[in-house]
Amino acid sequence: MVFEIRNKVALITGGAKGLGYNFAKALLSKGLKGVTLVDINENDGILAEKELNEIYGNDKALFVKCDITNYAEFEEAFQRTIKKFHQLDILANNAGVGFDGIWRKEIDVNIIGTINGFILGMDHYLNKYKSTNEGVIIATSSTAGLGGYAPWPVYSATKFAITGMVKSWGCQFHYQRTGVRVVEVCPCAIATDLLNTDAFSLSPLYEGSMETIKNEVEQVQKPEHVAGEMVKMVEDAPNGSIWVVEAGEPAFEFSLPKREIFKKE
Ligand SMILES: NC(=O)c1ccc[n+]([C@@H]2O[C@H](COP(=O)([O-])OP(=O)(O)OC[C@H]3O[C@@H](n4cnc5c(N)ncnc54)[C@H](O)[C@@H]3O)[C@@H](O)[C@H]2O)c1
Ligand SMILES: CCCCC[C@H](O)/C=C/[C@H]1C=CC(=O)[C@@H]1CCCCCCC(=O)O
Repeated sequence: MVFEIRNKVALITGGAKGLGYNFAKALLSKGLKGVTLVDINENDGILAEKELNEIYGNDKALFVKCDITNYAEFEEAFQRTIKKFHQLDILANNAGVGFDGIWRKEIDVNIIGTINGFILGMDHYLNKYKSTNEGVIIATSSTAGLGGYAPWPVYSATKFAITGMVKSWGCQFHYQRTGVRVVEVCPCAIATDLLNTDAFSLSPLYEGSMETIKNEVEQVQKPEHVAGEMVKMVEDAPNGSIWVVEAGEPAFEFSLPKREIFKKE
């Protein structure tokens, strides 16, 4: 059965701009009741809240300034969501940073921040405050989380970690105890500010590594496109499933093989 977006409430990390902001718009266009934009960037967050309330109607959007690596601060964002909207059905663990010139921060935000979101979402808020029998967590990884990536080994590792979270929290055991479905989106390059960084490489030794990937990342896609595909995943992607979105094309499902198939007879 398709999960109805209408009248649901979402919390989106990294919602002040880029993919998160576009995902908020895509959900609101489908009749979402309300959205909390959680972001460390106050200027863009306030602007985003104002813009969404102007387009979709007052009181649809709430911005909460928060660093997702801080569990207590992140929990406050959930509490403020419940206080304002009285329910929570969709969590997008979307905030992330790149690239490896800031690799310790990548680990903090992309791994610890995402784990905080899963614990708060699965075990404390979506399980209790979903308005129907099912809630959904969508986590933003990357195609760099499905295969090795020479230019940014640490970024890639943090995105592989998200795949581990989705495969684990996306097990039936957790669905049965919480009623929360878990899905992962793995986009290739998207035209957002993430790409405008001067923290590209871990060190000058990595110079030239971009040459190895030119073909794969040539077609930078629009955030609106990826956001639209994410809405479809929220509607009906199976629990624990992983979806690739690249080159502005429709999403396709990616599966990890069972290790038994590699066993020599
Ligand atoms: N842009 C791409 O090419 C691309 C490709 C694949 C995956 N992704 C992933 O998409 C997600 C969204 O990135 P984007 O491209 O929209 O980038 P973006 O920089 O436009 O947006 C990321 C948002 O996350 C917020 N953020 C960063 N650290 C935070 C923290 N500690 N707490 C709260 N918010 C924080 C930022 O302030 C920003 O608003 C990321 O997880 C990124 O890794 C991006
Ligand atoms: C000089 C050109 C620079 C281009 C940079 C490129 O746009 C970056 C894309 C990445 C940005 C964040 C990601 O997750 C994206 C990860 C893409 C991972 C691609 C890995 C290859 C693959 O898809 O298998």
